[in-house]
Amino acid sequence: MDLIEWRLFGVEEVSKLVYLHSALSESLRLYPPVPFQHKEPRKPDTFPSGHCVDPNVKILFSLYAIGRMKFIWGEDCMEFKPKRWLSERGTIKHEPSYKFLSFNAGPRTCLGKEVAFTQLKVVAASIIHNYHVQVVEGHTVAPNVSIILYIKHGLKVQVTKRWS
Ligand code: HEM
Repeated sequence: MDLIEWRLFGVEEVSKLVYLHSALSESLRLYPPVPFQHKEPRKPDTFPSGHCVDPNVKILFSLYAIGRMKFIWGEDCMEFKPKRWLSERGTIKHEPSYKFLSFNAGPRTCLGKEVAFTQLKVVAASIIHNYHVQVVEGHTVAPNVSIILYIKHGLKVQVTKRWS
């Protein structure tokens, strides 16, 4: 029989997990679950770039690409670096929503962003605290490009209990 019970983290507890929040933000930057979107202007308009658009035009933009652009995220844009989300004081550095676009920005921004972060932290903290998770060697981890970004061949892992 297990001496230590399986531990589920609470909402209050996970709000203090600054590094986990940074790691999740970094994952969502590199792998936005909604990888691209499309919008249409209601009336003719001109972009800052000089491109003219009218209501017949469908504008496609890639959140996946925006999360990996050098001029937005710097030379190390392709690296997984949770520390980019931490301030010098060790608190979360909040990036403007027009820079970190994984939840979109403006009037149609995701209404569930805070709920999503809380759920992700509760699940991740509970799994990481209770189990050691190791990706199976040789397993190819590749994104599948579709309306929702998911892992092409799944994520094959070996799970072992941390405590017994
Ligand atoms: C990691 C998780 C999530 C991601 C990456 C995400 C991303 C997004 C994105 C990109 C949009 C904009 C869609 C568009 O402009 O067409 C959106 C909209 C929305 N999301 Fe989320 N979402 C997440 C979780 C959630 C959760 C948990 C909820 C509810 C509790 C939620 C509720 C909504 C709603 C209601 C909208 C529509 C807002 C509107 O059109 O005014 N989302 N989400």
